[in-house]
Amino acid sequence: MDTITVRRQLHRIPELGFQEFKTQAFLLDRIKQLPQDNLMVQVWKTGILVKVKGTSSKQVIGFRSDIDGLPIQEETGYDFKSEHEGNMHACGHDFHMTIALGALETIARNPIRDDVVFIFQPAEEGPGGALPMLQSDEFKKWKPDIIFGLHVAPEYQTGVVAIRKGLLFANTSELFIDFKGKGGHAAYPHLSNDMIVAASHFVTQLQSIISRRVNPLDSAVITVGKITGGTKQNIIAEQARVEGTIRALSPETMRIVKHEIENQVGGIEKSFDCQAEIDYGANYYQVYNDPNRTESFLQYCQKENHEVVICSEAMTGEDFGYFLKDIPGFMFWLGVNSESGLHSSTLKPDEKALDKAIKIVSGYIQFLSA
Ligand SMILES: CC(=O)N[C@@H](CCC[C@H](N)C(=O)O)C(=O)O
Repeated sequence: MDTITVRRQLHRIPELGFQEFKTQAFLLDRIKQLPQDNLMVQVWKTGILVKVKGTSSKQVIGFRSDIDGLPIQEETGYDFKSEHEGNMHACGHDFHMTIALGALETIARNPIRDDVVFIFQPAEEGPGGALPMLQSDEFKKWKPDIIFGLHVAPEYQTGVVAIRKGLLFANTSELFIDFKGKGGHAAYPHLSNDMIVAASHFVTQLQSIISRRVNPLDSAVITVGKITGGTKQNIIAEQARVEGTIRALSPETMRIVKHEIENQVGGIEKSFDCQAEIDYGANYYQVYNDPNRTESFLQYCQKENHEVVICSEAMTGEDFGYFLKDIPGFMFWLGVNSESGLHSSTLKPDEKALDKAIKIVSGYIQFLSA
């Protein structure tokens, strides 16, 4: 397989969560080109499960790739840039899919003892495909005994594995708050309840939850990424919407932060005489690396001379955490050396990481099955 061509073809067609129709068709077409003797395929929504039957299986090994893109207008200047206006593979899922396809090809062409399931999961960026996929009959039928996955990391050198035992990624929750008040003429503020002012007060006081309600030895993040409201510069806004995300290192801290947000929103309702509705959108469970499985991966990396860095926890989220809650395994960062970070319109991961990662992933599957 020409990995760079595959990655570029996928890069051209980023699709949002549960709309990955072209991506699914592309992946199915590539899977069809592999030797079919030991392959079984199931489609689940816009995702795919591929099983490679082992010669005399003792365990089922799972490798997961996410497949969705982000609503970002690409600015990389690539001649293979996104053909889908306003969407971009800005979180490296084009890399993840290419690596999964490459490892699948290696295992399909070189039979091993154990069964291997390659999981192409939709909607990681939202609303979250991992949990419903995990609960599906299709997944249950081929449930792995061990599962692993990777995520590209712009800040590490190409091909470096960054990993830690235990907590790797945070608990996350989306946050959407709609404020509703009374609009009116800009010249008569005393006759209205201005939701631009209410939302602004809320956004500025929100950070005091992190500085005054979360134990300073613990960590949490609240980011507001979008505010909308009002209709015209000389009309007092009767509505405003605040959109953000919450990150916490434990489910308990997540509960505390949400409780405090609800208190503050209640206060805004009182002081601005308005109504507010909170919606927590998609919630992801923390990514917690099983210490024994991580140790076995570290031993494999050492044996094969793959460069490893033991990293700190990150406040990123991943719905892969739901798989790891149920099945022992791990996730690791794969260095792709890009000046621009994840979720940036100019993310340019180094394609040399692709073949290195295919070797790491297929090699570990072979190591587990030896
Ligand atoms: C690796 C990564 O960047 N993951 C995303 C996950 C999104 C979670 C959810 N949609 C949210 O915004 O809270 C991240 O933003 O960390």
